[in-house]
Amino acid sequence: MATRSRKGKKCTVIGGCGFLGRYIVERLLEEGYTVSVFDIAKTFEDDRVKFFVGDLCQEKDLAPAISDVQTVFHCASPPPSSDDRDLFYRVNFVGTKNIISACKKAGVQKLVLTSSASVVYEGTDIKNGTEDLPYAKKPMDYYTETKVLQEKEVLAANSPEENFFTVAIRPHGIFGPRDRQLVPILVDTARAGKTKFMIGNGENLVDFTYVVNVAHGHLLAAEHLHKDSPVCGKAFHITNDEPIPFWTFMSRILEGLNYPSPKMGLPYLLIYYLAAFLQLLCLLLKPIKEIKPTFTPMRVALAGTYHYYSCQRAKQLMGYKPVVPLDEGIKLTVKGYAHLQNNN
Ligand SMILES: NC(=O)C1=CN([C@@H]2O[C@H](COP(=O)(O)OP(=O)(O)OC[C@H]3O[C@@H](n4cnc5c(N)ncnc54)[C@H](OP(=O)(O)O)[C@@H]3O)[C@@H](O)[C@H]2O)C=CC1
Ligand SMILES: CC(C)CCC[C@@H](C)[C@H]1CC[C@H]2C3=C(CC[C@]12C)[C@@]1(C)CCC(=O)[C@@H](C)[C@@H]1CC3
Repeated sequence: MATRSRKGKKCTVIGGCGFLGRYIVERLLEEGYTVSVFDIAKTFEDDRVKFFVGDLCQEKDLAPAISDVQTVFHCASPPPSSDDRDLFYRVNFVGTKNIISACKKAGVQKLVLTSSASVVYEGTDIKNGTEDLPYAKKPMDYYTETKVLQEKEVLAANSPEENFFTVAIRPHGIFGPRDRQLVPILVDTARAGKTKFMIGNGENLVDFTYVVNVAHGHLLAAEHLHKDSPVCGKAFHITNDEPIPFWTFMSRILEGLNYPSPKMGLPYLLIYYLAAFLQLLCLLLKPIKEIKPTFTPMRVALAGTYHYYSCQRAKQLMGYKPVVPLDEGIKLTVKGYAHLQNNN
C-alpha cells in the first residue's frame, strides 16, 4: 500500500517546459504531486521539479524520466507553424509509440495525452461537435494528420489487463500568458499591417480555451483514470464552454494591446483560395527562397468557419467545468503581454 501511495502521487510531464506543459506542472505542484519534467530543452528553473533533458524520439532517453512514476502526461509536439513533415511524423507518431512502449516497460499505470480538437476538423463548420465525430479523412495540415495518428495509438493502447490506462484530451485554441503561438503571431500580423480586415463576416463562433482550464482538465482526467473507469480509452474535449466569434476574440486581444482591430470583412472563399494559391507558390519557390505565409489555408479556415465543441462528456464523466471564465482569461492574457503592447 505504501509503495502504491508513494508512487501514486509521482508523475512526469513530457513537454513540460512548453506553454501548456508548464501550466500542467504548476497545477500538479499545487495539488501536491511529485513532478518530473522531460523535455528537449530546459526553459525554467524550479527546485521542486526534477528535470530530464532528452528527445522523445529516442526511447532510451525516456526511461530515466518515467521510472517509478504512476502517471505520464504527454503534451510534447513540434509547433503547428513548423512545416517539417518528417519532424511531425517522428515526434508525434513514432515518438508517441516510444512513450507507450517506455511506459509499459516502466510499469506506468496512466498516460494522459494532449491531443487536439482539430483531429476532427476538415475546414468546414463544426457546431457543438462531440467526440463521436469521425477523425478527419483529409486533415488540413500535416500537424493535424500526425495528431490523428497519435491519438489513435494512445487510445488503442488502453489495456486494463496490463493495468495501463490511457485518455486523450482535445483542447482548442489554448491561450494565456507565456503562449508562444497565438498572441505573438497575432501581434506580428498586426505590426505587419495585416489585420486591417477580418476574414469572413465575423460571426463564426470558435472555442478559445484559457490555459489553466486545459491544465485542470488534464489533472481531472488523470484522477479519473483507473480500472473500470468510463474515462479509460476515450477522448475528451476541454474548452471554456463559451464559444466566441473568432474576430471578437482577436479584437479583444488586439485592442487590449492598443492595436487597431479589423472593421471590414473580406469574402472567406476568396481569401481561402488565395491562401491556397500562395501556399502552392511558396512550395514551388522553396528551392530558391523559403517563404512562410502568414495566412495559410488552415489559418484562414480557422478564422472563417464555425468550429466549437461540446465538453458535455468531460462534464458528465469527470465533473469538468472551466475554472477561469473566458472574459477573465482574456484580461489576464492582455496583462501578461504588456511587453508586446503597441506604443506608437
Ligand atoms: N496551443 C494550442 O492552441 C493547442 C495545442 N495543443 C496541443 O497541446 C500540446 C502543447 O502545446 P503547446 O504548449 O502550445 O506547445 P509548445 O511548443 O509550447 O510545447 C511543446 C513542448 O514539447 C517540446 N518538444 C518538442 N519536441 C520534442 C521532443 N522530440 N522531445 C521532447 N520534447 C519535445 C517542445 O520543446 P521545443 O519548444 O524546444 O520544441 C516544447 O517544450 C501539443 O501536443 C499540441 O499539439 C492542442 C490544441 C491546441
Ligand atoms: C488569422 C490570424 C490573424 C492569425 C493570428 C492568430 C493565429 C496564429 C491563431 C488563431 C487560431 C489559433 C489556433 C492554433 C494556432 C494559432 C492560431 C492559428 C492551433 C492550430 C494550434 C494547434 C491546435 O491543435 C489547433 C486546435 C489550434 C487552433 C487555433
